[in-house]
Amino acid sequence: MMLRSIKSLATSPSSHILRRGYASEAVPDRKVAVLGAAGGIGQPLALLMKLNPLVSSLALYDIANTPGVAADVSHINTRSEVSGYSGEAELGKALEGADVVIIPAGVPRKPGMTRDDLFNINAGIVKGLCQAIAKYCPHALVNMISNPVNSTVPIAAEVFKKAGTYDPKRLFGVTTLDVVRAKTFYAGKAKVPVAEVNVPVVGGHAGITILPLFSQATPKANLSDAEITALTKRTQDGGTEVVEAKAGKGSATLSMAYAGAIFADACLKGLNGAPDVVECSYVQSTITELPFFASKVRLGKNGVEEVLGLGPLSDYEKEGLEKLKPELQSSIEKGIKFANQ
Ligand SMILES: NC(=O)c1ccc[n+]([C@@H]2O[C@H](COP(=O)([O-])OP(=O)(O)OC[C@H]3O[C@@H](n4cnc5c(N)ncnc54)[C@H](O)[C@@H]3O)[C@@H](O)[C@H]2O)c1
Ligand SMILES: O=C(O)C[C@H](O)C(=O)O
Repeated sequence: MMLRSIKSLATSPSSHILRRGYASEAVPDRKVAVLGAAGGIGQPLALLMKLNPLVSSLALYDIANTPGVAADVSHINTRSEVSGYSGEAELGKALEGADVVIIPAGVPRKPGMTRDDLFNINAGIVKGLCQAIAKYCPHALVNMISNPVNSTVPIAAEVFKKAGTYDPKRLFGVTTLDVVRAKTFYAGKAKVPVAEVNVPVVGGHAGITILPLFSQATPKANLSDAEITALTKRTQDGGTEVVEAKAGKGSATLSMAYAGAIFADACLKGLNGAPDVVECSYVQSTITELPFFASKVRLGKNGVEEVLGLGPLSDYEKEGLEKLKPELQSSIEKGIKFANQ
């Protein structure tokens, strides 16, 4: 049963907070589905996607508590029509016709846990959701937020392969929060305006597999080796910093919702044919020997248009790259093995 479907009054895109200089005369209809929409990330992400003028239909799905979230968000006077779906019986309806599916479903960390400690619960959740995506919206771009991302993306790929729907151009691990953190921490240390900062973050999304490339950061700054090491470590431990500060009440939700909204917006812009849409993401890749790897990706009408190379690395980054490979490889293998059990 559809719980809520309210047509909202469209507001001028010019007032939109996520609009970033992309001129869109005729904005096509786009459906975005959020799976896990009643959760800590899901709720603020639903809000931010409701504010995005590129979205015409916003489907909010969770196993419970979606009616309240959908009713609440639906009153916002922006373009998209909001529908709430609760429980597995309604998952198909939530997904039908979706252009982009964002998945923040699953349990978050508590202090002392690694992201891999979430595998036993979240792997099954992600597998089930991806089976439904293969059935109801096989051509959607999938934005995987659920941890451990290093394994959940390979799980999704295997599920889609089994269903005969796998298109590597359409599956993304969302690593945008690592980039958001790297930009913030770099701006603070380098004393440059944060809005102007760019820093690629490559590898994966857990501990040392997160590799910020501060040697490529702009605007350039003369930071010492010790400062670069500290910035790298803080970016790698950014998630843990939040988990510890929340002291048992979960992990990053608000900054993740922001990051998820940035990445989904980039996917929508790519689908709509906007030029030069580049974000870092964990995707199927051949830029290293690992089958999945995060790097800069050019987004287009079919999803991944081009996986961009790593560019020149400092010796410190080269060392970090070699160090991360065994852990990332084993997380990928763990995901593949689980999906094929
Ligand atoms: N990729 C990243 O950078 C990043 C950042 C932060 C958090 N995360 C991950 O995102 C996930 C969610 O975090 P959170 O803080 O929102 O957790 P949360 O517990 O607040 O919310 C999770 C939501 O998922 C829902 N859910 C559980 N099983 C589901 C299913 N089968 N179908 C649909 N919904 C289901 C729950 O009902 C809940 O509402 C965690 O795995 C966390 O580790 C990833
Ligand atoms: O740290 C976590 O467990 C959540 C997320 O992956 C993050 O980077 O904040």
